[in-house]
Amino acid sequence: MENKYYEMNIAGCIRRLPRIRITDSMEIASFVLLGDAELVVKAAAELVKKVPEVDYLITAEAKGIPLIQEMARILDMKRYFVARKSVKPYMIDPFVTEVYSITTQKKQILCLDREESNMIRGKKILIVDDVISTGESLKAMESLVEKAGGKVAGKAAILAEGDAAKRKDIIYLESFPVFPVTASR
Ligand SMILES: O=P(O)(O)OC[C@H]1O[C@H](OP(=O)(O)OP(=O)(O)O)[C@H](O)[C@@H]1O
Repeated sequence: MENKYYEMNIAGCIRRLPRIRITDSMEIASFVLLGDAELVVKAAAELVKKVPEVDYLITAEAKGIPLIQEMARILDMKRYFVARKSVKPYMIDPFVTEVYSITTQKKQILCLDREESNMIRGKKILIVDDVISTGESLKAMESLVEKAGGKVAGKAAILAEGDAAKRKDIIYLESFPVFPVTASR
């Protein structure tokens, strides 16, 4: 029978990732960190061992949020940053960056409150995410940090998907493949 799951060991947790068709020619294994309290805690504990010393951590909403919270707790950091994907009413004078995504072929924005972007200026920043795949999200976050005047000191994720695993500029715990689908299937 066709294997509909991809099973992997992530930070000592065995997870069966459902395989999902995303295009006519491609399936991916779906990794959803939200709600997985055990994996958040264990992956954060492993990831903090690998990352450089920085002033702040940043992620983009949404799935990186529990991970960055737990990493900040372990590192005894009192503050971290979550870039939002749209401007929110609480943002007074929002700091917005616009990035063109090759994969989705559209513009996406990342926003911080101005006070947050001011805090980043001149600081060493670690970008955190749950997964790095095409790298588009990472690129958007790098752009945000740099435009805010911060220095990207590292880029870390729990998983590197597909070709991302070949990258030398990212820190990750495990890699996992994408699954090309042949026309006959
Ligand atoms: O390297 P990439 O190809 O950019 O893919 C990785 C990104 O995609 C996922 O987020 P998604 O865009 O699904 O947003 P969400 O966390 O808000 O669900 C994931 O959490 C990463 O942020």
